[in-house]
Amino acid sequence: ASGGANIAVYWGQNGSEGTLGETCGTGLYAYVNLAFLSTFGAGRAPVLNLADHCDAPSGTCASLAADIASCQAAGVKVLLSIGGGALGYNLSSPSDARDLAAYLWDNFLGGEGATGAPRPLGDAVLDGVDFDIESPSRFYDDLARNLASLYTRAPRPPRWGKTTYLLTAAPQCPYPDASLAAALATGLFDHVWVQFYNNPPCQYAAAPGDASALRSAWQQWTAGLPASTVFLGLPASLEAANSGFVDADTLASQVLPMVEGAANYGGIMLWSRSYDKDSSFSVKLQAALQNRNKPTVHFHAFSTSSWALGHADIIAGVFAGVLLLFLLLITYFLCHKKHHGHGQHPPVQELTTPPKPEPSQKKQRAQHLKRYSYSEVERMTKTFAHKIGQGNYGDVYKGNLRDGHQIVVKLLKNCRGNDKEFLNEVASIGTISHANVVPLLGFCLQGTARALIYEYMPNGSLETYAFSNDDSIEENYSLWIYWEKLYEIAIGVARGLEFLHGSGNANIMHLKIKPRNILLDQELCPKISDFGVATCACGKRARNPLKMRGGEMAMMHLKKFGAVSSKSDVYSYGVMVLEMIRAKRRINVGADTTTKYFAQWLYDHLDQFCNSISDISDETRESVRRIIIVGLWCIQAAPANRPSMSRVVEMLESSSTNMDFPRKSIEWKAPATAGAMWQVSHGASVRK
Ligand SMILES: Nc1ncnc2c1ncn2[C@@H]1O[C@H](COP(=O)(O)OP(=O)(O)OP(=O)(O)O)[C@@H](O)[C@H]1O
Repeated sequence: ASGGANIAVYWGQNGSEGTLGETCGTGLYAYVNLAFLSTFGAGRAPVLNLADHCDAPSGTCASLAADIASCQAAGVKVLLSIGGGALGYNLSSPSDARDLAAYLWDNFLGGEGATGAPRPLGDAVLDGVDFDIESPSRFYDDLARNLASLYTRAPRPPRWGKTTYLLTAAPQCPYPDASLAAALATGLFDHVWVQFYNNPPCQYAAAPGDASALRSAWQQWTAGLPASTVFLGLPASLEAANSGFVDADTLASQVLPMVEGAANYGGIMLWSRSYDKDSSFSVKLQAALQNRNKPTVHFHAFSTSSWALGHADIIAGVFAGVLLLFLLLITYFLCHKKHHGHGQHPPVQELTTPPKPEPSQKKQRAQHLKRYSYSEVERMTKTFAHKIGQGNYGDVYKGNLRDGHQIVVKLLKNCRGNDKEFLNEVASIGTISHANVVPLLGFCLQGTARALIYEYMPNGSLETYAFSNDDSIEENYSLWIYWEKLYEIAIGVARGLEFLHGSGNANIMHLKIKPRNILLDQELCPKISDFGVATCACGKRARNPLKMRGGEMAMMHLKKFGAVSSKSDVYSYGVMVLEMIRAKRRINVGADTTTKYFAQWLYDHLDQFCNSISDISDETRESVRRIIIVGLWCIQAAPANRPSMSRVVEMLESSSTNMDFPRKSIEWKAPATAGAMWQVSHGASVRK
C-alpha cells in the first residue's frame, strides 16, 4: 500500500487531518494506528479519544466502521493504539491487565462482548492493538500475554472473518524502554515502531548531520527484538516534535541506507497523519526513494523494479566503469615495464597506480534483505523441483522471484542455533555488498525452516572451469578460461577477500577459499560464496570456528602453520591462484608428480614457464608472472611473511616491473607443498 517504504502512521488526534477513509485512500500507508484509547486501568472506565473526529461516549465513533472496512479492503491494517501522551492510564495488577485485554478483545477485536454493550467502533474488527505507553508502569507484559492468548481464540463467526491480529508497540529510542521493556521481552510483538524523536541521546542530530547516535540505538533495537520487525519512528514535520526531524531527502539518501541492512527492518512510522498531510513528508519520501532506486546503468542481464536489485545494478555499473578505466590504465602500464628483481619485501604500491573502487562506500548502501515465508520459498522453487547442488549445510535449489529474476535457495538443515543467532548472522551477511561477493537477497525463518536466498550465478563455480578434467570443456573455447580472464579472476577474488577481511568493515575470515566457493556470473566475473552460512546454520557448533565451517583448508593450516587468521585465507588464495596457473598449463615439473614441487619449480623456472606460453600477448604474460609472484608470497610458511589481501590487491594492480621475490620457502620442498596440499584439501578423500 505504501510503495517504496512501508509506512505506519498515527491518526485521530486532529480533525483537520481528514477522515480515516481519506487517509487510507492516499495509498501512502500500510498501517494506521487509531490514537488513542487514552484512559484505562486501575478502575477507570476505558475512553476512546479521537479528538474532534467523533465522540465515543455518545456513540458517534461507530460510523468509523465503514472507513475501517475500506482501509482493510485496501490492504491497510488498522490498529487501536492505547496510551499516548495524556497519561490518563496505568495498570494496577495482573488482573487489571487481564480485564483490559478482555475489554479490548470484546470491544475492538474478535470477541463477542460480555455485556452486549455497543462496540465503540461499531462492527469494525480492528487488526490489533498498539502499545503507546509513555508512563512507566508494570503489567504491560501481562496485557501482552493476555491479548496474545485471546488472539488465538476462534473469531466470532460468521461475521468476523478475521483470524489473525497484531501486537505492536511504540517505545522511546533509549534502549531498553522504561515503560515497555518487560512487555517487549515477551517476544510477542509483531511490529515495534521506535520513536527516534524528542530523544536527543538516540536520534538523528540534524545540525551537524550526525546519525551516529541513531545508528547505535538502532543496532540495539534491531538486535534486541529478533522476533519483531522494527520501524524507524520519525516526526512528519519540524513542528511535529521538539527534535529528531529528518528531511525526506536526507532520510532516503543517508539514514535509510544505514538502517535497511537490518534483517528485521520493517519501515517507517510517522507522527502523525495531521503533520504528514500538511508537510507532504511521505509523498516526498516516496519520490526520493523512487529517485534513489532508479537504475542508471544496467549491468546485469536481468532487469527488476525492486529497490535492492536496481541499486545493485548501479553499484555494479559504477564498479564496472571504474574497473574498465582501471584495466585500461593497467594495460598501458604493463606495456611500459621490463624486468623483475629478487628481494625480500612485497613491492610497495606505486604512486601512479590508479585508484581502485572503494568498497566501503558500497557497504553504506547495503541491500535490503527480504524475509520470505516458507510457502513463498516453495513457490519460488516450484516446491524444490530443481536441485543444483548439495553442501555441508543443506541442499541448493534454483528458483525465480516473482519478477523472473533467477535465484538459488540454500535450504539449511540440522539448524541448532536459535532464531536470534540466525537473524543476527543473516543481518550481518546481508550488509555485505561487493562486486566480488555473491549477494544474499533474502532469507526464510519460519518455525524450524531456515533458508538463504542468493543471486543465481549462471556459470557455476571456478572448479568447473579452471580445474575440470573434462576435456570437452577444455576444447570449448567459449567456456574455457583464457589467460586474460584468469588474471581478472585472480584480481576479483583478491578484491572480494580484501573486502571481507575488513576494508568494508566486514571482518570476516572465510576459511573455505577454494574453487568450488568461487562462483562466476554471466560475464565470468568471480564472486566469493559460502561465508558466514555455517554459523547461522549451526549456532551451537559455531563455538569451534573451524569445525563449523568444515574448513578443511584452515584445519590443515592450523596443524601445520599455527593459529588461524585472515592470513589463512591468504594462504588458500595463493594455493588457488598457483593451481589455476598449473591447471591452465599442464606442465611436467619433474619426475615426481606434476604438483608436488610446483611452487618450488615455478620459483626456479619462472621465466622459462612464462616464456613457454606462446599464445598470449606480452602484457598478459606479464600479468601471469605477476600472479605467480603474488601466489608465491601468499604461500609463505610464516603467516607474518604473507601479505594482507589489501597488499595482494596492490601487488596485482601495481604497474611496477620490479616486483620483489619472496624467500624460497622450505615448505615447498616438503611433501605438503602447495600442490600436494591442494590435492589433499580438494581430493576425493576429503571432499564430501
Ligand atoms: N548462488 C549460486 N548460484 C549458482 N550455483 C550455486 C550458488 N550457490 C551455490 N551454488 C552451487 O550449489 C552447490 C552447493 O553449494 P554450497 O555452497 O552449499 O556447498 P559447497 O560449497 O559445495 O560445500 P560446503 O558446504 O562445504 O561449502 C555448489 O555446487 C555451488 O556451485
